[in-house]
Amino acid sequence: MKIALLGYGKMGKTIEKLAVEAGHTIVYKSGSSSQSGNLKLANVAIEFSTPETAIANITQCFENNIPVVSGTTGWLSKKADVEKICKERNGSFIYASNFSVGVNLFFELNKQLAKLMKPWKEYTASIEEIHHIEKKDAPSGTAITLAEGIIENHDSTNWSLDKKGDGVINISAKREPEVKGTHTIEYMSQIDTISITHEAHTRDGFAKGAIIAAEFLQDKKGIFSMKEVLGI
Ligand SMILES: NC(=O)C1=CN([C@@H]2O[C@H](COP(=O)(O)OP(=O)(O)OC[C@H]3O[C@@H](n4cnc5c(N)ncnc54)[C@H](OP(=O)(O)O)[C@@H]3O)[C@@H](O)[C@H]2O)C=CC1
Ligand SMILES: O=C(O)C1=N[C@H](C(=O)O)C[C@H](O)C1
Repeated sequence: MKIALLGYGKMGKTIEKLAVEAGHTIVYKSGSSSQSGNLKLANVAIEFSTPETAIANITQCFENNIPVVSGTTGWLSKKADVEKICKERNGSFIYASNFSVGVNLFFELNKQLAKLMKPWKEYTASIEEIHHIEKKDAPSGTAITLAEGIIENHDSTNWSLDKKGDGVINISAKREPEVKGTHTIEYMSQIDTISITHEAHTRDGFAKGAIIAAEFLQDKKGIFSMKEVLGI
């Protein structure tokens, strides 16, 4: 594949390394104030930038008829607008709050656990996410997807950042040096606690998943999910 990298920070650089090792070519890279290469040569774009710049980057790909895989978090209140533009332009788009295979399996485990816990009202669900101190958004996109997975399958009706309340899933967001991404779901009663955790050891899982998504998307039209990419 000829890949355009929109956003060339920690994720852009990790994707470049793994994509080149897998035999792909990077034909374009962009950061906040610099670009190199030619976007129009790309047959797929991978976008990991910032909450403020993601929409413009994704739209630029639709305008150039380039399928786009986006992993940027923190802009999701505008996702429906972006999907509308994608449909109007007959474009190709995959967004995932987390591209790693392990987290996508964890998303399914979370939904199963929520179904199992639904009748047991003495347990309160909560989520903790821990990330590196450079992270701009809180809670993480992954924590929001996990909360949505619980809400679909449990009595909880909403989530909230650092606020406890009946039927509300409390998400706590911690920032610590060098942590790549750790997510814990906890069901606590007065008697005991049940918890499941996913801990990313490196960014390679996110990057590999984004490359798999790009391979899937490059010759398709429409809007897809990581669940469809992985067949889970
Ligand atoms: N979905 C997933 O699996 C994952 C998602 N993420 C998300 O991806 C995003 C990026 O993460 P990460 O790489 O760690 O962050 P970094 O801060 O390391 O990188 C962000 C990059 O975006 C660049 N940028 C800023 N403005 C623009 C612009 N207008 N066009 C293109 N690039 C721009 C910055 O450029 P400059 O260096 O010039 O300032 C920077 O290099 C975050 O939202 C994060 O939450 C992260 C990991 C996994
Ligand atoms: O910013 C990060 O680093 C990460 N962001 C994503 C998120 O917000 O969920 C995915 C992963 O946890 C790493």
